[in-house]
Amino acid sequence: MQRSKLVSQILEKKNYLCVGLDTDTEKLPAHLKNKPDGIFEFNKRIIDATLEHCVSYKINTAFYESMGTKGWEIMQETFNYIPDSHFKIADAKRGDIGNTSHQYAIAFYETLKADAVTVAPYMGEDSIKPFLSYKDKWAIVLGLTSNAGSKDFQQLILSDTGKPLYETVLETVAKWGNIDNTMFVTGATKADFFEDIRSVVPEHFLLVPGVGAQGGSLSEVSKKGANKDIGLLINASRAIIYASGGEDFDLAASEAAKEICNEMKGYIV
Ligand SMILES: O=C(O)c1cc(=O)[nH]c(=O)n1[C@@H]1O[C@H](COP(=O)(O)O)[C@@H](O)[C@H]1O
Repeated sequence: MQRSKLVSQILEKKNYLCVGLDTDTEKLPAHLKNKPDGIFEFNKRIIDATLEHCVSYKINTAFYESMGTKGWEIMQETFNYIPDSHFKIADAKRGDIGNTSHQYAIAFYETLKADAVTVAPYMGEDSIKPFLSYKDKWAIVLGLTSNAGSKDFQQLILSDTGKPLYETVLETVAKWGNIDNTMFVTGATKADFFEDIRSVVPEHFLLVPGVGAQGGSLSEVSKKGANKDIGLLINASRAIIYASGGEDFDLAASEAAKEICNEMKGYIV
């Protein structure tokens, strides 16, 4: 998807919510648990129920890869089911030597037809470049993640610059790509760092997971992270898709997404 299309969807809908389809077989409502197509049925009903309250979906591939070939089929069916009006993210956190990354790019952009894939930057330029060579496809590179372990490497201060490693990642990766094909993951639990992040990458889109189940504040990250195009995709997974564990799960998901979406309207002037 082109950046201009994503920005206009966000501004028209006054909404920058990305619904995370982290569909866990253990957490399916009882009536879908042992159905052969229970997971796809769950995803389908979540998508139908939340479509008007979000602009994007993120499929965390781990929840599908864990099922083997069946999981890949469900992932493909789910990507096919999401309408092209919505920005489709494969959250796979890939990155390898160039020719291998190229195969990952084919898998996620061409085969699954995702608009974007999450990428780990640890292996450097040649591992990221293959994800940047497709028109209107996006690499979403891990910057400062939402988990406690982000302090182990990402927040280490580099002795030659006096800056944290994650800042160097943002600065350097921003030069390999551009604002039309590169986004950065910045966790909602790290709101205190958002002003610093915006000083390094003022124009890029940020994918912000960690509101809801991980306790990040939608208000804080919206106020500190939004730029002139909004430039944010805020992800919530468990807080939406498991808002109810019963047969009314889709209704509850719709309500949960609507609540976030209504709050977002207040941050878009
Ligand atoms: O890349 C991600 O999406 C991601 C990065 C990060 O720093 N933290 C993080 O939670 N995520 C993903 O975002 C989703 C968060 O899910 P909930 O905590 O259930 O909303 C999961 O799919 C995580 O794998």
